[in-house]
Amino acid sequence: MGITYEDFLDLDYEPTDEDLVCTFRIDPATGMSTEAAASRVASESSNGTWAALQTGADFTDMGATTFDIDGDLIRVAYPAGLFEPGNMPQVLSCIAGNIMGMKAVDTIRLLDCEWPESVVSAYPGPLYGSSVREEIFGVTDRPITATVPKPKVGLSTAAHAQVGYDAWVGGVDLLKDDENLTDQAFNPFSDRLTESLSLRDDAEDETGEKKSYLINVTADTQTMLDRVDEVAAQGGEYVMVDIITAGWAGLQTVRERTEKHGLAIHAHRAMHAAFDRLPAHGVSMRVLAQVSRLCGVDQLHTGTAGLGKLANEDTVGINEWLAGDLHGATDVLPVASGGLHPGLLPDLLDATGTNVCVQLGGGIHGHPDGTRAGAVALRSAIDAYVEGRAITEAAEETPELAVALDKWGTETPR
Ligand SMILES: O=C(COP(=O)(O)O)[C@H](O)[C@H](O)COP(=O)(O)O
Ligand SMILES: [Mg+2]
Repeated sequence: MGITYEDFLDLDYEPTDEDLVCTFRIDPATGMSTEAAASRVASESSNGTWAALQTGADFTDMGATTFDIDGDLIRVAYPAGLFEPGNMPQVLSCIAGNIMGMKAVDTIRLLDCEWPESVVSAYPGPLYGSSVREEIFGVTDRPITATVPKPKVGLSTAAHAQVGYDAWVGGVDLLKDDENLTDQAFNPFSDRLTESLSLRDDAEDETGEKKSYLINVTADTQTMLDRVDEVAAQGGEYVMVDIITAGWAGLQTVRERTEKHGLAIHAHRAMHAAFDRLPAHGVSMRVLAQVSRLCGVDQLHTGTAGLGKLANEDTVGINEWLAGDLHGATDVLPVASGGLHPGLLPDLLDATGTNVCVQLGGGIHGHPDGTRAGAVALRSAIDAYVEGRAITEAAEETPELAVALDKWGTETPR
């Protein structure tokens, strides 16, 4: 018995319910047919290599099969037994591993995955998903809101917490750390946690509303676990993880620990664009979102449907996937963020619906009258949208919103 890469192409194969099916777009190398490149994709991502191999009796065939070729799109079926249950790094070392650099293709993009129950059931999925709105904030009819203090880093602990307080009392639900704020000398993690939660309590007393804090625990895995424990001990409800830079292994370990404490996970996706920005190559945000859901994040940045400051791909399609059925797994609350301001909200919420978290940094703190006024403007725009009123109408009663609309209009920033 032996295997060569040709064994990995079978256009008559029909995937079973147990197979993980991946869709790739490929651009074969010069002189390489699509069929030859497609069979090499299935080979290298499962159990093959460039050379023909001899196999003996002590061998379980875990080979993948390219079973469909449609122009530059190929579909590959992977047997569930190829995958260690619950080990996301191992899954990605197959379906997004060596093949990303193989010379048989000039470019290759993992576009989408169909996850079988046998694979999904080994992952925890989110603890809360979009039910954070109701479970943490008691809100059912409107998007929840978050704000990230700007400048991103450099504010002292007291100044950072004060920005949170101003935003909370202005009507925002969540203070959020920026992706590159963790435990620096100008604003140490433990001090920030304590001072922010203290002001959160004050803001709750003042407003009568539930408020919370997305503190960034991103670090080496052991430090993340220590920080998760600290957040729980201090009475937080969430931790934030930079899931791409921290890595899937770290996220999976954090997810086990947050389960013990009943904490929710806010997933920031900084560095995702290294995988998904160039359309011909890499791993799509859709797949990164799928992996995030399996690993168990409750909230995930998925872009602004093209309205904000950052390049986006298919926010609406990804959000629909995050809300859709996945063998009973909990959904994920999408977070729209990046260059948003109140004037963009109606178009944003028309595109995404209201089961989202809306995050504004510059769109609150850049308000001419400061953070609290910016927060009032955001909340007024959100409430108006939910009530079915035009934000221009709400601006007649809420001068803070009128000032924001006057400053930014409905323009997309760059
Ligand atoms: O700090 C911000 C937004 O700040 P601002 O509101 O001032 O633009 C977030 O890091 C980006 O939204 C990340 O991008 P994405 O959400 O696309 O992952
Ligand atoms: Mg940021």
